[in-house]
Amino acid sequence: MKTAIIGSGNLGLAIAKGLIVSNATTSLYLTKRNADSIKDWEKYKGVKVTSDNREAIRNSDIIIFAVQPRHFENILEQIKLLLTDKHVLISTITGFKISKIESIIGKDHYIIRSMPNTAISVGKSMTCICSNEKGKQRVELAKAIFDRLGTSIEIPEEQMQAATVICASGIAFWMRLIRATTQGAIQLGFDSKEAHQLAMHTCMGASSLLVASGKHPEEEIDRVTTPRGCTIEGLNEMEHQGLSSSLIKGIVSSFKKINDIGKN
Ligand SMILES: NC(=O)C1=CN([C@@H]2O[C@H](COP(=O)(O)OP(=O)(O)OC[C@H]3O[C@@H](n4cnc5c(N)ncnc54)[C@H](O)[C@@H]3O)[C@@H](O)[C@H]2O)C=CC1
Ligand SMILES: O=C(O)[C@@H]1CCC=N1
Repeated sequence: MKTAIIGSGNLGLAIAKGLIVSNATTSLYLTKRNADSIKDWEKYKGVKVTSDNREAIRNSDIIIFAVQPRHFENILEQIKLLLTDKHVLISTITGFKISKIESIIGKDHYIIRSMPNTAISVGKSMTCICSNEKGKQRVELAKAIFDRLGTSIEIPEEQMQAATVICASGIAFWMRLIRATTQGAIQLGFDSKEAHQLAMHTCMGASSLLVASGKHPEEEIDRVTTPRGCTIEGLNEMEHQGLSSSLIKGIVSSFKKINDIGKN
């Protein structure tokens, strides 16, 4: 596999790290306007850094786009004449519909839309994907790539915005919950390093339990909440203060904003 990442910023470099660590690609082009700032990535075998998107496209088969939405159209215009049948185009761009990509480069290309998150750098991304008509022939390939870097599912394109909130922004939401737990642990007397460790690993344990058992969270909660115990006391107070409600409201606000991004 010869891969190019067009736009090596936060997400692009997270994907690059995941690909490198898992030995998933034979060559990897990383592009960025100011390529010098990521030149040190060339220390990894097979990695080439450049500001020349056209060079990256010519020398790669899998092209992953990770630029901000406002830059994507110009880049597609810039590279469209270089695209051949060997290329599989994977866009991570929020709100940029497949129909808009097709209106710029045409329908006769393998186009995949994907929504990974930054945990892709450690092989733990929850990634949602969808494709155009021709791209259906490459969905299994895209799934294989993202399954190597975490877990992937195929969804209808209409759900891509919602998937962005839950999976991509979701990383930040969970981080904030971990931070709040850390603050609580410090107030209870742990030093900040220990508090952080307790919060992170307990969060990982909760998630791992659900992934392994396939159970509903409430079933696992029932196993922890001793009658008249401290867990139910804490949980009920959190709910009185609006924990579930504020999370749901935040998710819905994020979704409303993403729909604005899609309109621009
Ligand atoms: N950051 C995240 O966790 C996630 C981001 N996304 C989407 O991924 C895209 C990138 O997001 P971020 O990485 O956060 O943004 P970013 O701003 O960190 O990275 C974008 C990179 O593209 C580069 N760039 C701009 N114009 C370019 C050009 N003409 N040629 C080559 N490189 C160019 C910039 O220099 C920058 O390094 C966005 O569309 C975002 O919606 C999707 C899922 C998660
Ligand atoms: O905040 C954003 O708009 C992008 C999309 C999801 C994660 N980062």
